[in-house]
Amino acid sequence: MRSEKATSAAEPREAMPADPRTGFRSGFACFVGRPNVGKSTLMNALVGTKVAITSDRPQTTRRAIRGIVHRPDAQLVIVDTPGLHKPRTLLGERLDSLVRSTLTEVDVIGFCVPADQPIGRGDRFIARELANVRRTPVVAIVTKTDLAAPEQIAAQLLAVQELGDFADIVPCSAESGFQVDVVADLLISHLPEGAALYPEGDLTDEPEQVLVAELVREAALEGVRDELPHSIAVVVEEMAPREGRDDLVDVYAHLFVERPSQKGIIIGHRGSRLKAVGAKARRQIEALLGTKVYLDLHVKVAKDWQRDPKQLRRLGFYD
Ligand SMILES: Nc1nc2c(ncn2[C@@H]2O[C@H](COP(=O)(O)OP(=O)(O)OP(=O)(O)O)[C@@H](O)[C@H]2O)c(=O)[nH]1
Repeated sequence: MRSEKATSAAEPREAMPADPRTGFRSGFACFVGRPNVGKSTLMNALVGTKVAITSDRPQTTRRAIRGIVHRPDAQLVIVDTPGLHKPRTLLGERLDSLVRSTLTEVDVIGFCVPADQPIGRGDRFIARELANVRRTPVVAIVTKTDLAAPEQIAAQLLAVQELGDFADIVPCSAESGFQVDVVADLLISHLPEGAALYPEGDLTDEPEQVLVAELVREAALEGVRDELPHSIAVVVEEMAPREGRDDLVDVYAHLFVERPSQKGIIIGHRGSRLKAVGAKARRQIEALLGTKVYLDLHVKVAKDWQRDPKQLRRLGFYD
């Protein structure tokens, strides 16, 4: 079975030739925060295109996906991390170690706290973790300001200030676009001077197959019951242009669940749900690839994969 290695953060493919422009900055940033605080949405707003999937369910993000912001004065590579949380399963532990190694490798960390919710234990837990990463500057970002009244935002800024020693604190809304450019400015101000790390125009260096698998998972997550989301994993087995056609790509994907009973939920009555998932995912993949897509989707049971090291490796979650 083919699987993608969960990538660690700061491994640019190769540095581009030195840039003659003086003062050009380049480097890596990552966002941390409780699940569901809007990290992926903010990255997409900064990059200007949809590279990380979002959903209203916690723990949607499982991989360190990079988005690349190109500006005349800088190149900012954003690593999207899974929500930092206390591990409950082996999968959780792997995710947390991925997040921790990311924190020490980047040039700046964006700590996201939503404007519309009181600060809780989860935020404090993360703030304590960040205090241990002394070398990396942290910009605190109060997200989702469109959901909070001005006085609530002001109070949240003060409350966040109490959480730790931050280089900056900035409110923004990825939804309305409020201050997204300020967030970019602040993050960039903490990058070292240096040449661009990626060619102009690249928005992400995630292998296309990983993005495609994430789009299928996003479609499958829609409308499922609460216990199911963490049980779904998607692996793209094969993806290639149809022979003799330059306008059609064949995609073969496996959608894994943990128990036979979940298989029925995903497939639905006479396959109706799976069909809808396939249709939605296909549209998104077509938009991503810019070609027509034939999507072959198979649902398989990988028993208790979140707790089984062998299965985790098979699905692309490495130590
Ligand atoms: N109103 C509003 N909603 C937002 C904003 N940013 C994100 N959301 C919503 O909040 C939910 C979670 O957003 P994500 O970007 O997936 O959150 P995340 O922090 O990446 O979540 P995990 O992947 O679980 O860690 C989604 O339903 C988003 O549409 C915002 O600025 N305003």
